[in-house]
Amino acid sequence: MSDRPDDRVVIFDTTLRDGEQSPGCSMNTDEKLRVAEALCDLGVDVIEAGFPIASPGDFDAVSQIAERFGDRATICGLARCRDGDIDAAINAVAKGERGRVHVFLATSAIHREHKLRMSTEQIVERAVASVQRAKEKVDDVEFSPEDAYRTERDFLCEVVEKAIDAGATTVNIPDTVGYATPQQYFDVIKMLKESVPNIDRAIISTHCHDDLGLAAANTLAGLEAGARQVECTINGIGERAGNAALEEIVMALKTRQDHFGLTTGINTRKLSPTSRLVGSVTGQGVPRNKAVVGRNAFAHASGIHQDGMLKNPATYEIMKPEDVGFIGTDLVLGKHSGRAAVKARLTELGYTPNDETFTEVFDRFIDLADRKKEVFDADLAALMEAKLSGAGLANRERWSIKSLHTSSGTTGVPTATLELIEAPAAGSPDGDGEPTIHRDAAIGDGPIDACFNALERIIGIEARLEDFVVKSVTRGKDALGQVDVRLYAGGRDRHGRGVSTDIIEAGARAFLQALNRADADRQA
Ligand SMILES: CC(=O)SCCNC(=O)CCNC(=O)[C@H](O)C(C)(C)COP(=O)(O)OP(=O)(O)OC[C@H]1O[C@@H](n2cnc3c(N)ncnc32)[C@H](O)[C@@H]1OP(=O)(O)O
Ligand SMILES: CC(C)C(=O)C(=O)O
Ligand SMILES: [Mg+2]
Repeated sequence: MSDRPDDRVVIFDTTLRDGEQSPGCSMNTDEKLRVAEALCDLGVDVIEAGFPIASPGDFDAVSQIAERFGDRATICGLARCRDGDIDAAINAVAKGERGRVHVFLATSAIHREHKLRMSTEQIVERAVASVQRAKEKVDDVEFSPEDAYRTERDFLCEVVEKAIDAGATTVNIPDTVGYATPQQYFDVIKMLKESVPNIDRAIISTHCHDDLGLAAANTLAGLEAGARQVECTINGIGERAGNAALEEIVMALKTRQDHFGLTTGINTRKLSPTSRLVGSVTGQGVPRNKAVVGRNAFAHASGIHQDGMLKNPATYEIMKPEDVGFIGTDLVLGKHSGRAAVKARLTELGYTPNDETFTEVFDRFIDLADRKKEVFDADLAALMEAKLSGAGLANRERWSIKSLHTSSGTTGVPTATLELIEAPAAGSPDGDGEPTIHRDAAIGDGPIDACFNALERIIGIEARLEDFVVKSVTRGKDALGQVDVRLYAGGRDRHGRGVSTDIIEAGARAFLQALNRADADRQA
């Protein structure tokens, strides 16, 4: 037994073995070496680096990892209860300072009868002989009764006891098919602790699969029952639905220290970088909603949550993003955002809009958010800039768009139909009166030209277009387009800017802003 304090949990990472068994996740030696280095930096205690008998490549990977990182973590190789497997695992981990051989043999009735075709006596005999064979060359031997959870309790106790007698210093209790519930997994670990006479000579380990989404919960229940090693993988990758996710277990123990009273040697700030590395090496990425390390784990999109977060992050976050390696909280702007978040982001971007400007920009933001999945900083800045570029106007812009409809195509004449709102002119007798709605339609060389013609006709100002520049503010199909126009109207050059996900609308807004300028001069 080790002299590890009783509250210290051994983190056994099997990303490179069980994780690699996940369809589409196999890794070559270079990739395994990169992940192994990251796991060492993360502070895991044991790295199960592969299954050396499976292929010369896997043998080589385990061997190189043992050689390079065997002084920073225990390097483990998996073996069936076959001499060839055990010898390959012994040889693969031999170059490391701390090597472990992990021997497994299924014990449940269904595996015994249908897969192995062995009796209980044969299973015990083979398990004992295999542990002994590994123990002759390696001090650190782990034994797993595969499908332990579905094994008859008496038989499980017998196998565990005999494996410990044969020299196993860690006994792993896999819920190979993710069948247990947390209470049931707790009970089986507790039962082993209470019933196996020599159990104090070994560390009990958990190995939970996620078929019912219970892997993390079962692992934590196992720890509460007295297990002190957890087998887990980065991002929870592994056979079928995967294994217990390392980041979830570690952060549950850290965040709920008050409840578990257990510690690990993990540098939690490395969790997110390690997760991204594994996501990239396996080509699986990191699911956006993945607990602890997904992009959404510290992102808030709804107005009420964003408002709460701005007032006190503890309202909606139980962990600090920095503690798992994120830069900070992300208040995602979109159609569920409220004024508090939009105003805070504008302030961060360096804008201090007055109430009237903010109200107009917020209305445009909501309109944009309805058309676009996410409103980025550049989008918001463009809305603000478009508003500010009209700031030279004496008052609120007199003319604004109520509705715009265009039709164009390879046949027919491009047409624009517009409804404009005319605000009562400032200082006029009916300055506080009702706005007037004007409607008109025009044709043109294209839909934008048709819009310009309709605008000129409604406002009653002739303009000559000198320059028209369109650019994308952000990337993606739903990116905001920004149009800048320069036109000659009312005896001088006027500039206008418009932004929208629709460049025809952006063009009309830009043209209208320039015409508003000419109109303001005309009014003056
Ligand atoms: C629950 C787990 O995660 S177990 C680990 C799963 N991981 C892997 O399988 C790693 C990749 N596997 C491989 O590369 C190959 O399957 C190998 C090299 C291990 C074996 O390949 P093969 O010799 O062609 O055997 P195959 O895979 O077809 O069948 C497995 C054999 O191992 C036997 N076996 C399964 N588990 C064990 C065990 N723990 N101890 C001894 N024998 C076992 C099976 O009964 C079967 O034997 P049989 O051929 O006599 O019927
Ligand atoms: C090899 C064993 C430990 C395993 O992966 C399982 O039973 O799930
Ligand atoms: Mg497994």
